[in-house]
Amino acid sequence: MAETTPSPPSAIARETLRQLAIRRIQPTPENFREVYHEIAGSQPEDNFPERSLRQIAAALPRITPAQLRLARQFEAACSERHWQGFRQQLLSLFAEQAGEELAWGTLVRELTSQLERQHHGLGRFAKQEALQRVLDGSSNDNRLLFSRLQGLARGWGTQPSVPGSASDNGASAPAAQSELSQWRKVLAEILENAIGMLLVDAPELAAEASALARLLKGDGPEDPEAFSIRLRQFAYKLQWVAQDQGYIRQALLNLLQLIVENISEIVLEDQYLHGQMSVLGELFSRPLDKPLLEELGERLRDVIYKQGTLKRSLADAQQRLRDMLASFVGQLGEFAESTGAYHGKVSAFAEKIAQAKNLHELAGLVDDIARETRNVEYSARRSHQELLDLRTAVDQANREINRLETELEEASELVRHDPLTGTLNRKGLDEILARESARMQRRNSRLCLAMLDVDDFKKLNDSFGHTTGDDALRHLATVIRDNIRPQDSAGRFGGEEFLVLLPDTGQDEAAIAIQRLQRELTRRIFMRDNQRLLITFSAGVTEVRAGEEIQQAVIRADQAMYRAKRAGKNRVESG
Ligand SMILES: Nc1nc2c(ncn2[C@@H]2O[C@H](COP(=O)(O)OP(=O)(O)OP(=O)(O)O)[C@@H](O)[C@H]2O)c(=O)[nH]1
Repeated sequence: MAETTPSPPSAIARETLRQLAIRRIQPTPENFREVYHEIAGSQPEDNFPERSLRQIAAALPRITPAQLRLARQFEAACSERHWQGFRQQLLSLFAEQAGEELAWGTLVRELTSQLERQHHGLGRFAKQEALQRVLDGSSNDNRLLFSRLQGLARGWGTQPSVPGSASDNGASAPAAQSELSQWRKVLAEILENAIGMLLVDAPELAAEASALARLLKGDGPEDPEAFSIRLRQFAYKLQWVAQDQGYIRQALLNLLQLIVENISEIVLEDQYLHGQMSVLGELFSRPLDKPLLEELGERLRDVIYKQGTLKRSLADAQQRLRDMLASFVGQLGEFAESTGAYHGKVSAFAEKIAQAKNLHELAGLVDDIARETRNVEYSARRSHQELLDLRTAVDQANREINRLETELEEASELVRHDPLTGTLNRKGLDEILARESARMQRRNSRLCLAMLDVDDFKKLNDSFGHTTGDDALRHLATVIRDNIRPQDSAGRFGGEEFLVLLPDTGQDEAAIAIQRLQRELTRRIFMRDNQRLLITFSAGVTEVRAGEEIQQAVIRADQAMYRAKRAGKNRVESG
């Protein structure tokens, strides 16, 4: 029935229509196609949806080189315009993709393991840099990138490992430059802001945190290996500081608890309370360290105990003295009474003598008078002896009170503060001088001393009285305290002389700081009975030299201060 010679498609189409009519088959496109192929003797083929496929091809992403290549291959497959060609193109594309994916997985695994291995003479950062170079130089061509990375992994694989080495502890290297620089930025911020803020009491470490942060900024450290070692050392030190801070916090809490527990034991007279509170003030005003805290705890414990005991003894001694004086006054009263009665009796006897009529009467009266006189004499002797005893006892009690008061003063002295001005006393100054100079030598840092002496203080005392002089000293101490930094210290060196310690400060800066203090003193006028009194001081500033005894620096500051006096007062001399 079918013709074997090929007929033109239009003839086949006509015959198809005829057959459809004869066989009473509906002329749908599917039926037409089936009968058409039957007549033409060919295989029916699915329609090729070229328009739809081209729409898909147009929507394919073309951002990366790989996406672009895929889109082009898809378009080429569409151009074949029949399923066979399209099928072939797609199959080869998928085969290629699958083949590449498999190899990439293996390659990435190999690269990761080589990166984590510790090689002789080949550091982690050197490997990361080599990887970065390859990534930067071959990102447009996947095949080239693949083969270069393979070469890199192979090359590292031939390098000898460090025997028994574990893989590096650091985080996996970020593959892309942008990621790496992101990490650097975050780390720099942590170092500079978060960690830096926590290190106010460890300025050297804070400076190191800033230095490391600076190295991380921009293109990153020039020598990554050296940077890594430095960062690790910084981390160790940071750990120590954190441990110290924990310890200090605990010790502070214990100290506060101790004060609160014992405050009721302390008699709240100004001087004592002032001393105790000064210790706390000092504690909070300078950088804390373990030895300082331990020492303060010990000292405070001793002072509290000693003051409690002494106060009790003093109160006993005072009570005894009061009792003795009461008894003394009683004796005096008795004596006065007995002598008063005697005088009355003597007047009565005088009257009786005047009225006596005979010697017998008089002899009786003389006997009476002699008896009364003896009584008074006895009473007077007894009172005299009792008074002597009382006096001895009072002297003893006085001596006891003096002794106790001296001891009490010494106990207050232990608190190391001058009761008049509230600044450190000489003992406190000696201790702080020793500590600051040791710290300076240990840390190789700078330390300056300033000796301040009030100008014409004698004239002030003479003109306005000693009390005004005392008030002026208190005023100066307040101005000093309000204007020095928390890490500075000030103490009363002698009568109207004050010593200021300025750690981590050079001589010129110290001189500027003391001049600022002079201006402030002039600004904050000292008032006395609504009268404005100008107080000024002369000062000598010096820097403590490495290796010298701190007392030498104190002498130098003193000499510089005298130069300032000779040069006209109210000025600062350095030396
Ligand atoms: N009110 C009072 N006076 C004191 C105190 N300590 C020392 N002084 C007095 O301070 C005065 C110091 O006198 P000077 O050493 O002559 O010094 P100045 O008068 O300040 O003279 P220049 O230092 O040369 O300016 C003396 O009169 C001391 O008695 C104190 O605690 N209170």
